[in-house]
Formats: sequence, C-alpha cells, structure tokens
Amino acid sequence: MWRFSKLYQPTNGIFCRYAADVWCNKPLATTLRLIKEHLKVDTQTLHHCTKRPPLSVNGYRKPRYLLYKLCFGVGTVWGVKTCAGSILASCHTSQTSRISGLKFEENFEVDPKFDWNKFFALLWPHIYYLLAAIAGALVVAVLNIEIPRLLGSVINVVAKFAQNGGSALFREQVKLPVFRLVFLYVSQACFTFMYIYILSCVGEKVATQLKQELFESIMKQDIAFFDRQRTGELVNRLTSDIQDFKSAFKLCISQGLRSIAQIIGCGASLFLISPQMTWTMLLIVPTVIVTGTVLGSMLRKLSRDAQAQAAKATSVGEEAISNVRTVRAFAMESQECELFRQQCDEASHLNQHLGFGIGLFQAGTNLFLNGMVLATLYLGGYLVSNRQVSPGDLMSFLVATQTIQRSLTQLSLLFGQMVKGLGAGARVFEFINLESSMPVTGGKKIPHHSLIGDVSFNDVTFAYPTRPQQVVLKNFNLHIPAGKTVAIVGSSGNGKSTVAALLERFYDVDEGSVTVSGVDIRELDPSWLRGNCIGFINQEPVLFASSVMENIRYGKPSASDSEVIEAAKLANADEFIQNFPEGYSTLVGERGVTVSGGQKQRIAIARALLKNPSILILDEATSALDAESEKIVQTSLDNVSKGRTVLVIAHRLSTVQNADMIVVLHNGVVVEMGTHDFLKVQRGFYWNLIRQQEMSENISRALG
Ligand SMILES: Nc1ncnc2c1ncn2[C@@H]1O[C@H](COP(=O)(O)OP(=O)(O)OP(=O)(O)O)[C@@H](O)[C@H]1O
Repeated sequence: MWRFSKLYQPTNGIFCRYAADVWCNKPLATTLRLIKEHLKVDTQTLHHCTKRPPLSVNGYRKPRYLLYKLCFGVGTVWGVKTCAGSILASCHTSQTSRISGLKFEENFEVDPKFDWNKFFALLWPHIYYLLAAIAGALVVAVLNIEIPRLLGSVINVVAKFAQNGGSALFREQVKLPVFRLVFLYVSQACFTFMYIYILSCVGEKVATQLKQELFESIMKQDIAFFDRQRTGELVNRLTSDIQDFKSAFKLCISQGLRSIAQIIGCGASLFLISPQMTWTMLLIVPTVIVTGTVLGSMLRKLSRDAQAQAAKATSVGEEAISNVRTVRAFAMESQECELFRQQCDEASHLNQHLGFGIGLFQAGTNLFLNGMVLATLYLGGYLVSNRQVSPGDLMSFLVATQTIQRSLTQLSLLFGQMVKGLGAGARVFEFINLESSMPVTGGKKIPHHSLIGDVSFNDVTFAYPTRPQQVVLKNFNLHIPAGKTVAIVGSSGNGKSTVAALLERFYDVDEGSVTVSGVDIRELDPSWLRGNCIGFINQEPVLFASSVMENIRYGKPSASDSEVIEAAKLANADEFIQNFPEGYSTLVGERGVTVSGGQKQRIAIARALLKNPSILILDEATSALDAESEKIVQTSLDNVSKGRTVLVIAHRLSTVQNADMIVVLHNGVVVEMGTHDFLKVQRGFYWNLIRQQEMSENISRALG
C-alpha cells in the first residue's frame, strides 16, 4: 500500500502524514474519525480539507503527486488544510470521492488488486492435498518424457521391417516398447484422474470458504457501506465473481498444471532426442513470453473493467426486478429495459474488446506454435536425410513437439480464464479485506439488574458519511427517562429518522454522545444493544420469505412456539394468523408480499416484542396504514409500549398526543419541547404543524 510518510514535514505536514498513514490502511470513516479525535480537527475543517474534486479517474495522478512531493521537499509552506486536501485528492480518486462525497458510487470501483497473501492463506489448510496433486502432475510429466521415445522405437522397428519384411520377428521386437507404452498410458490416466479430482475438491472448498468470508465481511460492514453500495453489485460479487474465480482456479491449476508438466516432460525428452533441433525451436520462446506479458497486462485491465460493468448491469436489473411494482405503477418498463440494455451493451462492448485481445493472443500463439512444428519437420527432415537422426527419432521429436504445442495452446486458452479469475478474485478480496469502521460485536453489556432504558442525546452533531457536507443534526439534546414515551415530530427531512438511526447505532455521531442508562453506546456491544435492548418497528417492515412463525421468531431465535404465539397475541396478530388456512406455517412470500400492510406491521410488532426490549423505537409505524388498520395496529403498539422507554417518530400528530413529551425538530435542531397541551397553547411550530395537517386532511376529505 502506498504510504505518504516521506512527505511529512514537521511544520505543515502533520495532518497529511497522519491522514496518509492511517488512511492507507483503514477505511475512510475510521480515518476521518481518528483524524478528528487525535488532531482535534473539527468537522468543518475536515470538510474544507477534503472537498476538492477528484483529479483523475483511476489512481493518483503522477505529475500532481510529483508536484506535491517537490513542494514538500523544498519546504514550501502551504496551508495545512489545502495540502492535506490536495494530497488526499491527488492520491486516489475513489477514496477522494469518498471524502468529498462526490460521485461516490461511480468511482468506488477502482482497480482492486489481487491479494496473493490472502489467496495463499486460503490454500494453506489444503496444502497436503495440493502437494499430492502437484506430485501426481509431476509423475505424469516424468512419464511423458518416455512416451515419445518409445513411440520412436516402435516407428524405428516399423521402418526396419517395412524394408526387410518378417512379421514374426516384427512382433517379437515391437512387443517390449508396446507393453511399456500401455503401462505408461494406464499409469498416466490414473495419476491424471487423481490430481484433477484432488484439485477440483480443493477448488470447491476454497470457493466455498471465499463465499462465506465474503458474506461474513459484507454482513459486518457498517450501514454507511450499504448506503453506498448497490445490492446488485454485492450479489454479483457473491455469485458471478466467486464463480469466475472458482472456474479459473480449477481450470488453471488442473489443466494449467498438466500442461506445464507436459511441457517440462516433453521438453526434457526433446533434449534427449536431439539437442540441436531443440535449441533451434527454443529461439521463438522469448517472443511468445514477451507478447504474452504485454498483452496479458492489457487484458487484465480490460477484464476488470468488463467485470465491473457486468456487475453494474446486474445491479440495474436487480433493482428493477425487486421494485417491479413501482416500475409497473409508473409504466416504466420500457425505460428500465432501455437502461438495462445500455448497461448490458456497455458490458458487451468491453467484453468484445476483451474477446478481441484474447483472440489475438490465442491466434498469435497458434501461429507461433504451428511455425514451430513446421520448422521441426523441415530441420528434422534435413537431419534424417543427412543420417544424423533416425526416422524414429524424428517421429519422437514430432510427437513431443505436438504435445508441447497442445499444452501451450491449452495454456493460452487458460490465459483468458486466468485473467478473468484474477479480476474476479481481486474484486472478492477487496470486500473481504474491507474493515468495518463500526464493529458488529464486542464491548460492554449493561447488567440486567441495572435500570436499562434511560436514553440521552448529548450535544449530538451528525452528518451522513455519504453526504458529509450536509449536517443533519446540530447540537441535538434529548433525554428520555426510562419507561417514558417521547415523540419526535417535524416536517419531512428534518432528521427525525436520523435520531432513531443514531440510537440504534447504525451510524456513530460526529460530535457529542448518545447514552443508554448513562453508558455511551459506542462502548456497548452493538449486537447486544440491537439484539436485546432495542426493538425497532418502522413504516415498512420487511418480512423474510418464510413462514409467519419463522418471521416472528427472527426477534429471538431461541423462542419456543408458545412464546411466539404469546408475542403474536400481544401484537393483535394471533387472530388473523389463526385464520390463515395454514396458521403460523403460512408462507408470507418475498418481502411479505402475500400479507396486507396492517398484518405485516403486526407481525413485525410481534417480532420486535419477542426480544422483550427495554427501548422501543416506532418510526412512523402506522403511517402507511389506512384508518382502520391504523387503529388496530395502534392498539397493539399501546399494548407493547407499556413499561418500556418509547421513542416515537410520527407524521400523524393524532397518534402522539398522549406521549409524555413531544419534541419538535426543525432543520436538525430542537425548536420546541413539551406535552401536547403545553405545545398547543404556545402557538409555535407544533401548533403550525397541527394546522397544516388539519388543512390537508380537510382537503382530502373534500376531494373524497
Ligand atoms: N442514508 C442517508 N445518507 C445520506 N443522507 C441521508 C440518509 N438518510 C437520510 N438522509 C438525509 O438526512 C436528512 C434527514 O433525513 P431523515 O430521514 O432523518 O428525515 P425525517 O425527518 O425522518 O424525514 P421523513 O419524515 O420524511 O421520514 C434528509 O435531508 C435526508 O435526505
């Protein structure tokens, strides 16, 4: 990894050096946090430092880098902010975009490198099998040395008896080389089977391991990562990239190993037969190697681009399919098809370039190899005519040359696969190695006997990592005593859901702190916090494509059937579930499409309730429902809220009138606070919100 340490200048470089050192090894969010914490740089300065736009599309730009190096070298005094921002900007476009928040998605995908260390670490547990396979391939190679020579012996016997005749003597003389050949062929078949089978098993195991590690790494990433990444892109890495990598691994090692073994074996055999002819042939090998290296690096780059574009096309398709109802509702089918077609065309275009390169490489290799056979025939014929070699030797030489030719052709075919596999592997390793800035587990757990549920937001300032320039909450303060209900209201986009997301610790605050029972949630075990302490019900709960029972049990995997049913009863869900022909075994379909909005919501309430959380977050939990369903769901929510700390985020003010306290948010700042009755008489923001809502309800009623 490229480091900036050498650019450090004590006078003005501390920020850059620090940023560079940390940043090159850690994810951006961690780096920014560390810079802020350790260098006491505030958010605004940091934004200023990092807001320069990207300078190039791939990697850092050399002239720019040299310029900075020069500037630092002669001690030019630049403002720390500018230098740091510029260096960061000139170093790596994707990362810069991450910092500046500009065009993040497009530029995130840059030139991932294949992690050989990781690759060998994956192979290490299978080392004995691999060694056995390599040994098998080497045995095949050794056997190959003898085959052309034995074939030559048979030809020599044939040539001798073609002139003199005598079938009995012929059988006698040909018997030994033929038996030896049969033995060698059978042994070769056995060893070939052995090493191909072993490699295939190892390939499967490595690919499975890789898939699991990738999935685990994705699952551990912070929510900001998912804000940036498209689902289709992630699915593509889990499926087609792993598949490409697996195929390349299996093919390259099994066929590649065999081909290399054959080349070594037959090469040795060639030297034994006629060193003179062999040296003549070897003259063309450097040309093949140079062409292969130059074309190879070009093709690898093309392959990576093609794969990245294919992933983009998949994510466009995936998005349209998973949101098909919205697409249909807006009659956007043809536009979606057009968009998908464009992305596929682009991928196909890049693949055609790749195909052109691979074709050129293979055609060139074939031409060289055929030239090699012709040269052998010509030179060999000349040597036979001079009686320097026998016809049998020429035959042996041709067989060995042909085997080498076949193996080299095979290798050139494999080359394309290898290029694709390396590209795919690099993309997979990129995410496996990605460190999450927020751990999923680890940290304190509040003991059960202490009072859990007292929540405090202390001077919280926060901007989403993908949009660092837009501060969503500014010096936000809120205290929710244990067992009380607090509602947050305000017009759309003012940061209500952000408050809930911070309490769930989906994101870490930029300044200030969020505490639960007096403990900063950054010190708490996030998995314990979300799994045991907080229940979250939002506007559109997502159910998994399994039974109602399994969906509710998702809240507490160890819950018994009776516990699940108890939770469903409390959530007013038991009755409608029992009315389904298959009761709790009813399948809800993908994302719960086979149940109504109100039913889905009540299943989600039961699911959250099963955890028995001390804090409940209701993020517009009833706003997607009609009046009747809302009433039923509200009753369920009132049931489950008893004895818990509840944070309600609501659009419909009628649902929060009974809250112990109502907080009005405006532009990320608390502008009013109090009970419904108190705020109503204040005639301020809350009163205005009530009036606006009443007006819009009257208008909708009038419109029928
Ligand atoms: N994941 C995200 N990444 C970047 N910006 C976001 C993200 N989520 C929300 N925002 C932005 O943060 C601001 C506050 O959003 P938030 O969802 O908290 O508002 P809200 O008050 O809950 O709105 P609504 O009532 O419409 O749900 C908005 O400007 C929004 O565009």
